[in-house]
Amino acid sequence: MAGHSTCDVCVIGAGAAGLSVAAGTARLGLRTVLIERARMGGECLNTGCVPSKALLSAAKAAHQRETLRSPGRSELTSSPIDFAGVKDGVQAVIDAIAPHDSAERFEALGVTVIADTAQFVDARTVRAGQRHITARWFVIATGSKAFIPAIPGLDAGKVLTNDSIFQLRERPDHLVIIGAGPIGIEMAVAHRRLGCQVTVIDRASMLVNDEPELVAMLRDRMQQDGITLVEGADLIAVDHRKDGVAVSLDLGGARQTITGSQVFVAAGRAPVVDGLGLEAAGVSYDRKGIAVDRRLRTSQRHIFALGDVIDGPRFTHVAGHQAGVVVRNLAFRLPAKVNYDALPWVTFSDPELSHVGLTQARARKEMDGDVAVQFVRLEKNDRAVAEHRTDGAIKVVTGRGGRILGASILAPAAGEMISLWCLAVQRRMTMKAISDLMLPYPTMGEIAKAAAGQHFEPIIFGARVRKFVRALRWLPI
Ligand SMILES: Cc1cc2nc3c(=O)[nH]c(=O)nc-3n(C[C@H](O)[C@H](O)[C@H](O)COP(=O)(O)OP(=O)(O)OC[C@H]3O[C@@H](n4cnc5c(N)ncnc54)[C@H](O)[C@@H]3O)c2cc1C
Ligand SMILES: NC(=O)c1ccc[n+]([C@@H]2O[C@H](COP(=O)([O-])OP(=O)(O)OC[C@H]3O[C@@H](n4cnc5c(N)ncnc54)[C@H](O)[C@@H]3O)[C@@H](O)[C@H]2O)c1
Repeated sequence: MAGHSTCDVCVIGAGAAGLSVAAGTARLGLRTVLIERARMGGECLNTGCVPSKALLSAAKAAHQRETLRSPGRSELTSSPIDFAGVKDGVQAVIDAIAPHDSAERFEALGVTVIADTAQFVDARTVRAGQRHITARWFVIATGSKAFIPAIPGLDAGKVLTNDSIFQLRERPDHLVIIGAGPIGIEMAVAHRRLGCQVTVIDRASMLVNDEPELVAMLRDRMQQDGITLVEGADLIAVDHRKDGVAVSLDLGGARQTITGSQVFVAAGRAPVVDGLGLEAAGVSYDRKGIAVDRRLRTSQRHIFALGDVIDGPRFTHVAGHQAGVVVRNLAFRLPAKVNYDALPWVTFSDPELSHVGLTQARARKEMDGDVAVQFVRLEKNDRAVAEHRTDGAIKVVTGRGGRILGASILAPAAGEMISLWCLAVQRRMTMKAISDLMLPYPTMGEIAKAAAGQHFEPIIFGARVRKFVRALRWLPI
């Protein structure tokens, strides 16, 4: 449709970030235009969180079916798996959630949705197909794409990324994964549990942002499950052959070749900025993303940017937090700012690994060493023992006065268990608040109380308190 339209807010990109902003501004009565060139819902719904979690759910179910026969066993599934059927199930999950992100739903909220590619013509105008849109404010939420390292043979067209892996109908014999970040680890666990051979290669070490002790426990678990992890390896080349791929590595000076059936690249993300006309709009960016301040304003104050297209933590819940900041800034003119102090994340491996707040290493730096740590293994938790799921632990980092600075959990449902600690970190609670809680028995969540108990043990059962209690014996009843 040709023509020119004017609105209050023009949002580019209908992923988690753009949708959240558009829903907020339209419901607040601002005339909102949303431009999306591909699928509504963006990465999270179509090629990210949703398909990956649906695939992991199928993979964990397949594994559980086997272990039910022999509790405590950890071998992988021996029954045949209908891989194409699993993929149909993944698509059914996407289809079930899609209406929530659909153009119809957003039109009903009062948003004008345009299915086209947006490009800035100047700082006040965006072109989408034949249409020109001028707006009071613009919001760039164009997301990210898989970063493909410049390695000979690692060509975007020949390797799998999150855009293509969920489309596979045939089970890969041997999936070679480049990158042991959350994407690589989740896909390694899912594919291994669906019966594939899996090798993960990383130039550094796996899940570098998480607590090393918990990562070490997860690494052991994955290796016991038969996943090969090659860390500290420099990729030299990828050779595509008729019968698969050969990946050459430099491992501490020694050359090694790993052969597999397919390569999946999960080596980080690159912002989607090409063709957006950012130069014409005067919006600054670099290879990490669009530059923004803490109010998410770009170098042009009336143009905001959020989500994966900016540098920073790249999660759907972060996009949601950022959307709230953008809406408060432009609709209410409040100087709201992003705050990542209580940022949580979860890697949905099996067991899951979750985290919020500061790690021990960061807390030591930021708190000048005034830090205590409680580490409790799941072996001490009755529910974990009853379910033969004792692989895991909690690690809580506290500062002065027992203030909770951060927590990490490795457990089957660590993603659910971290919520309590999100509240504790955000509300600046101390270990006393956790110790005062009554938590239901037997749950894995009770490990929180065990950590708090361990924190207070030296004080409560120390010599001074014992002496005091002994003295009290002589008081009349
Ligand atoms: C495999 C995988 C698993 C993940 N799992 C999780 C998870 O479990 N939990 C979690 O919190 N996060 C997860 N993430 C991260 C999460 O998916 C992203 O942080 C989130 O989707 C980013 O949202 P966004 O709106 O910024 O970008 P996107 O969802 O990428 O949306 C951007 C949209 O902009 C559109 N667009 C781009 N350029 C233009 C243009 N010029 N004109 C019009 N439209 C345009 C694109 O088509 C796209 O739809 C995962 C990511 C991957 C890859
Ligand atoms: N459960 C979740 O919340 C979830 C799941 C998946 C993705 N995500 C989001 O997506 C983002 C991207 O995930 P990711 O795993 O692709 O990126 P990442 O940046 O977290 O990890 C990439 C890994 O690839 C390695 N790497 C990079 N270049 C390499 C090379 N040339 N050779 C070998 N290894 C190389 C890095 O050392 C790193 O360990 C995450 O940071 C996260 O924000 C979240």
